[in-house]
Amino acid sequence: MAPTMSQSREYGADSEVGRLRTVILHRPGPELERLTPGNNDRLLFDGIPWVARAQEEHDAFAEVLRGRGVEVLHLIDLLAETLADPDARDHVIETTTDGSAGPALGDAVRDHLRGVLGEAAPEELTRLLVAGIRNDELRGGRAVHSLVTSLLPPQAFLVDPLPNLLFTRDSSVWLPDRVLVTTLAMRARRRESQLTGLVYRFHPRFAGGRRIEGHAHEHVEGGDVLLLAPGVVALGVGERTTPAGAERLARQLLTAGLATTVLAVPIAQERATMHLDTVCTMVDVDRVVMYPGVADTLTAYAVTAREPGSPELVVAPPEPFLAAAAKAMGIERLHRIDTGLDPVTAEREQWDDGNNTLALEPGVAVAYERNDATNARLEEAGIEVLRIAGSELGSGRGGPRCLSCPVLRDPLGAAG
Ligand SMILES: NC(=O)NCCC[C@H](N)C(=O)O
Repeated sequence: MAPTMSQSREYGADSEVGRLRTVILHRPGPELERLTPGNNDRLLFDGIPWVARAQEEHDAFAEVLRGRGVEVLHLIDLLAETLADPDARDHVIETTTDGSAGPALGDAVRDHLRGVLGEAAPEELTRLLVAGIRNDELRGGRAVHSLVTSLLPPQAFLVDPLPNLLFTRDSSVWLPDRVLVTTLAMRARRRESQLTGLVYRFHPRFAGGRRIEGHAHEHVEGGDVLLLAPGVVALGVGERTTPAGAERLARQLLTAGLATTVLAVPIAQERATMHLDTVCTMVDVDRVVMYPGVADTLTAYAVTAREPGSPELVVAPPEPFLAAAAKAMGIERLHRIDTGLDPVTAEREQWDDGNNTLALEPGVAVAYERNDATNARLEEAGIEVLRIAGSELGSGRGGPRCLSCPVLRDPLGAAG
């Protein structure tokens, strides 16, 4: 079968910058062709991407990673392999049609869809789950006579497409020895972690490994989770990750001994700063690239366990983020490299994901080429910048970090 199959083994990451070994990406596909001016806002894209060019940009990104020795797994292959398992199929067909994360279908359409999905081979089932199913597509196949299909417009989705699957960062997060399956805040993205959860539960490569499941109503998104150093995790709290989601995850990390300090970092609830990684990512063990528009105002609440392993949390008063992070990391300073040169350039480059870099090892980061000023600053600071094109990929508002889910990084301090 496809090369992604192998025995279950240990994966994980304890930092943002340990040498990257294995990553999950999603090459954009037919789900992007579903975006129209009428639905792109609801589906969380800021424009209508040119799909073929987005695929070229993505292929080039994957090539840069492979060129640096990173194993690239494609989510679509993992999913198709997972959906060879009858239990995984039953599970996903139920959750896709039960109305919990998609449109309400009514009995007739639900039964019909269950039949259609149930008969699809794994690859076709994967395509249907990712690209979605429109009302007129159902009519075009075996007819279903229902009030719902009669009244809904032909182009209404019965199963929503998942264009944001591209941003594999958000639907799961690898911690030192286990994976967190997140619960996404926006309705347009909720089904994504149903799919990643399925992969981690049923795929032979991951089955039997340890998982933390998020809580349905206490949202956490991977773009808000920064592994600042072994034992120190920052959690953005804003448009996506909620205070309750952050508290739950902090407790899970602290009681499991996966962290000694969790920093809860409030961020503005705005599109431009939807996740912590839109304003700050790590490019070295003690350096971040950061949006100057928030650098001086960002604060952090340090959360620790009352006793090691205790679920009782102690929350310290807020402190400036960089100082709180350095203290928790046990370093003198967490150095900041600013986005852009002046406030206007900084704002433009922050919007275009200049802050959203993916570190491949300490001092080496993938970044969108368009952010000239930020990339020049990174290079002046001695960071090796691997530039990729992202004019189409970025139309969903996400950069190299958002586009990638690190599955295995070398622990910090291990020989590279
Ligand atoms: N970690 C990230 O910042 N991910 C980017 C997510 C973009 C996506 N269009 C969204 O709005 O959720």
